Formats: sequence, structure tokens, C-alpha cells
Amino acid sequence: MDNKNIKNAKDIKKGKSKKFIVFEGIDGSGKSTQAKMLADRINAILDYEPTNSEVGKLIRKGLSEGCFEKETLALLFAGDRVEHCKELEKRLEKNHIICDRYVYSSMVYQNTQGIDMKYICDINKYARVPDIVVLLDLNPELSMLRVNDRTGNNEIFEKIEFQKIIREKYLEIFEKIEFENMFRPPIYIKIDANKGILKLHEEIFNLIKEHI
Ligand SMILES: Nc1ncnc2c1ncn2[C@@H]1O[C@H](COP(=O)(O)OP(=O)(O)O)[C@@H](O)[C@H]1O
Ligand SMILES: Cc1cn([C@H]2C[C@H](O)[C@@H](COP(=O)(O)OP(=O)(O)O)O2)c(=O)[nH]c1=O
Repeated sequence: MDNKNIKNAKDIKKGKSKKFIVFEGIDGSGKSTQAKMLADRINAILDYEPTNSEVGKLIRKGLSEGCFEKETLALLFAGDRVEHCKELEKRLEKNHIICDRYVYSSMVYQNTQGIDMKYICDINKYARVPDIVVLLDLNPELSMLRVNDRTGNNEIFEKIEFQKIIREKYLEIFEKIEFENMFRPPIYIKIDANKGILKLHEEIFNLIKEHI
């Protein structure tokens, strides 16, 4: 498919192996919704980060209570990812795996909080590079409207000005800079997420099915 937002498609071996697919985007961009719909459609296992491991639970506590230094959070996210990646290879022998957030979230959020990008990459160096990354791009004013419709407390990151910076950082790493580094995936797809849930799902499925 001729889509200017798909990069590096030549490198992927369609149908040869199960794929590790990652969804990224600002809070409320629709990652969880779309990751689940795609997982159901292609019969994939659905993962997410922070995970539900003990480290992941600690992270969620830290996010809601604001009780960790940013340096500590960066290390906890990396540690949670090490645990997540431990069994990934084995699980990929049998199933596609879709993950809601991954190392790119650390590159964007922890860097925005002031942690050096090289350090973030170093502490995440054992993270497996995904086959496909889907970036859901959305104006934070729209995403925050969606999030405020959700029940539960807003976490510390769910502030509109912060989300604007996060969106820009995603676009920046996606367009050129850090995606050129060790975590550059064979395929990455940027999608305008400002459309209905079903329409967005069809668009994502049509782009992904070319490669799995
Ligand atoms: N395309 C969409 N249009 C309108 N609302 C949406 C859309 N996708 C998701 N939502 C709603 O917005 C909220 C945030 O979606 P969610 O998938 O949890 O986002 P994320 O995982 O990126 O934070 C949820 O209430 C969800 O039902
Ligand atoms: C995976 C990851 C998430 N985060 C942040 C982003 C989110 O604000 C928060 C919780 O993730 P998540 O529950 O996926 O948030 P949402 O559904 O609102 O998108 O953790 C990081 O800062 N670094 C990371 O490496």
C-alpha cells in the first residue's frame, strides 16, 4: 500500500513469523481501544506497559501518588520492560503479540521529564525491537475530552499542556531523530486518530494486514 506514513516496509517478512506490534500515542489517543480491537481481529495476545507485574504495580502506584523521582520512574519502566521481554520470544513462536505502549513511551515521557535520551536507550538496551509500531496521532484537546469522559482519577501526566509536548516529541522521534537508533522498527505507521472508533480500526487493520 502506498502510504507516506509507512516507513521501511521492505524489511519485514510477511507471513513468515508472528509479529510483535506496538501501539503508541498520547494519553487518550485510543491505544487501548484499538489494540484490543486489532488483537481480537488477528487473534493476537494483548499486552500492555506498565505491565501487571510487581514492578508494573509499583509504577502505577508511583504515577497516581507522585511518590517517585523521575530517575526512579525511568529505571522502573525499564525494569518492568526487562521482565516483559523475558518470555516474549517464546510467546511469539505461537502468537502475534500486540502491546499498548512500549520503549517509545519511555523515550518520549521520560525524556520530556528531563532524563537524557542516551541514558533511556542504555537502560532499555535489552528491549526487543518490535516488528511494527503504530503511532496514533491526536490533538491533546480532543484526547483530553475523551479521557475526562473516562471514570477514575486523572494520573499526573494527564494534563493538557504536558500532552502537547508529548505529542510533539512523538512526532519528532517518529519523523527523524531517535527512531534512527537502536529501537528503529522495520515498519512504523503514523495514523490520524481523529476519527470514529470503527473507521480507525478498519484503517489500522488494512495497513497491518499487508505485513502479517
Ligand atoms: N476514535 C475514538 N473516538 C472517540 N472516542 C474514543 C475513540 N477511541 C477511544 N475513545 C474513547 O476515549 C477514551 C480513551 O481511549 P483509550 O483507548 O483508553 O485511549 P488510550 O489507551 O490511548 O489512553 C475511552 O473512553 C474510549 O472509549
Ligand atoms: C510504558 C510507559 C508509560 N509511561 C506513562 C504514560 C502514561 O501516562 C502512564 C500510564 O500508561 P497508560 O496506563 O497506558 O496510560 P493511558 O491509558 O492514559 O495512555 O505511564 C511512561 O511514562 N513511560 C513508559 O515507558
